[in-house]
Order: sequence, then structure tokens, then C-alpha cells
Amino acid sequence: MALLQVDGLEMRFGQRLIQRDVSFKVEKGCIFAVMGGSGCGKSTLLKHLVGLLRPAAGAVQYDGTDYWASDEMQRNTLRSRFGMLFQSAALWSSMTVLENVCLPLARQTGLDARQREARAREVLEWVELGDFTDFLPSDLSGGMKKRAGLARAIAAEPPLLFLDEPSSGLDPISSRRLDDLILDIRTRTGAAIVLVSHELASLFAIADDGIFLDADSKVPIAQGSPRDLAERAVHPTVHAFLHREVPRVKAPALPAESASS
Ligand SMILES: Nc1ncnc2c1ncn2[C@@H]1O[C@H](COP(=O)(O)OP(=O)(O)OP(=O)(O)O)[C@@H](O)[C@H]1O
Repeated sequence: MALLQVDGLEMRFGQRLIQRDVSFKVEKGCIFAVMGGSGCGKSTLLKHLVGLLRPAAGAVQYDGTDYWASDEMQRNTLRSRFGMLFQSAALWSSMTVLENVCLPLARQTGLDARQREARAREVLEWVELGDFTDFLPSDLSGGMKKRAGLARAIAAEPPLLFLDEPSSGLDPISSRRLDDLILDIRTRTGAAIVLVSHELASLFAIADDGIFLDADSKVPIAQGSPRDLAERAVHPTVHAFLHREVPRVKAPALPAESASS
């Protein structure tokens, strides 16, 4: 049974359709990419996957349990199995890095205070922030904030990790380090990771599978690993995105008089 299964998901804001007919599965240990141009609905999909938005139609299941068919207590249990890194890293500004990482451990595990601190320090070592545990988020660089956010997301070893553009705003070297870190986290924890990203190098390096959402037709237009799609996708939008090309558009016909002159 898939860790995450999405069937016929339809996403709307009021009457406005964002995407429909979204279906896919994510197995344990898979890194799954949500791809597509700006505004196609990638972040909105992630919010549906973590229970922040309710689908207009369709179902999201975790280990066979339908999220929206569950009662509030079951949903809380399901949510406790997710780790999330939002684009902004969303750290608590008045708490130190260590306190930020301890917080989900208090909510999601039965560890006592001493065990929580030991675990938080261990995870901060993984993301190379072991020397910055007492810093406030405002004293960290953008890349360090992302790594602190990642440490917080993985501290409780959730089986499912959702990352919204983890490498946005990072220089190429920091971005590459973050890719290595994500692969390392998958190896260490066995988590399935659902990732929204525009970074082609990162998508090719780490994603095993994925879905491509199209802003024009408002349906997914390709499924597979970014590497495979780059080689075989025939849809011009997918091809252009993965080869960093400007999509070919039909040239407008010239007015009859200028065409003849
Ligand atoms: N809370 C909201 N209310 C109404 N419309 C929204 C809301 N959030 C997002 N949208 C709209 O939904 C569409 C998809 O937005 P979303 O942020 O999911 O796109 P995206 O693919 O993640 O874009 P980007 O790559 O630029 O971050 C956009 O047209 C956006 O304006």
C-alpha cells in the first residue's frame, strides 16, 4: 500500500479551478517532485497534501486512510506523521534554533525534555548547524534558515516529508549541499519526500518520480522522474520546462498586405 495516494483530486479557490484530475502514489523512500510553471498550483497541491486545504473533489490517503473521511482525532494523528518545510522556513523568530527544533518533538513524540534536546542537537549536527544552536533565526543566513527549517521538519523522523522550494534563494553551492542533505535524510530515515522545486539541477539529481501540472489546461500533463521526462516527454510545455527553453508558439500570420510587400 502506498504511503501517500492521491485520487482524482480537484483544487479550487471558490469557483476558480486550479487543477483537476490529479492522481499519483508516493511509496516509502521515494523522492517525488511536483513540477510546473509559476502559478500552476504546486504550493496549493502541497497544502492539500498536508491537510491545510480541503479538496473540492477526490481523495488524499495516507497508508490507506482517507484524510478527509477521518474524524478530527484521526486527522491529528495523521498530521503528526508529516514534516513540513515551507518556502519561508517559518521558524519562530523569538526562539533559538535549538528551541525551534525541540518544538515539534514536544508535540509529536513522547520524549522528555532532556531527550528532546539531545535529539535536536543531533539533527542540527546533521544539517551542520551544531555551532548555531543558540542563534535566533534573524541571525542566520537564508541557507542556514532553510537547514534549520529542515532540521525541525525531520526531527521527529516523520515518514512523510513535504518540502516547498527548499533551495529557492540559495546560491548554487548551498543548493547542491541541500540536495545532498535531502538524499542523506532519505537514507537515514527512509522517509518519502514530496518536493516542489523549479531547480532543474536539483530535480534531476534527487527526484525518483514526479508529476507535472499545467497552468493552461489545469490538469497534470506528465508523470515520471524528471530525468525520464527530459528524455521522452513529448508535451511541448514539459519539454521546454525541463530543457530550459522558451516554449515554441505559433507565429501570428502576417496581415495580407505586409505579407505580399
Ligand atoms: N489563498 C488563495 N486564494 C485564492 N487564490 C489563490 C490562493 N493561493 C493561491 N491562489 C492562486 O492559485 C494559483 C496557484 O498558486 P500556487 O501558489 O499554488 O502556484 P505555484 O505553482 O506554487 O506557483 P509558484 O511556482 O509561482 O510558487 C495562483 O493563480 C494563485 O493566485
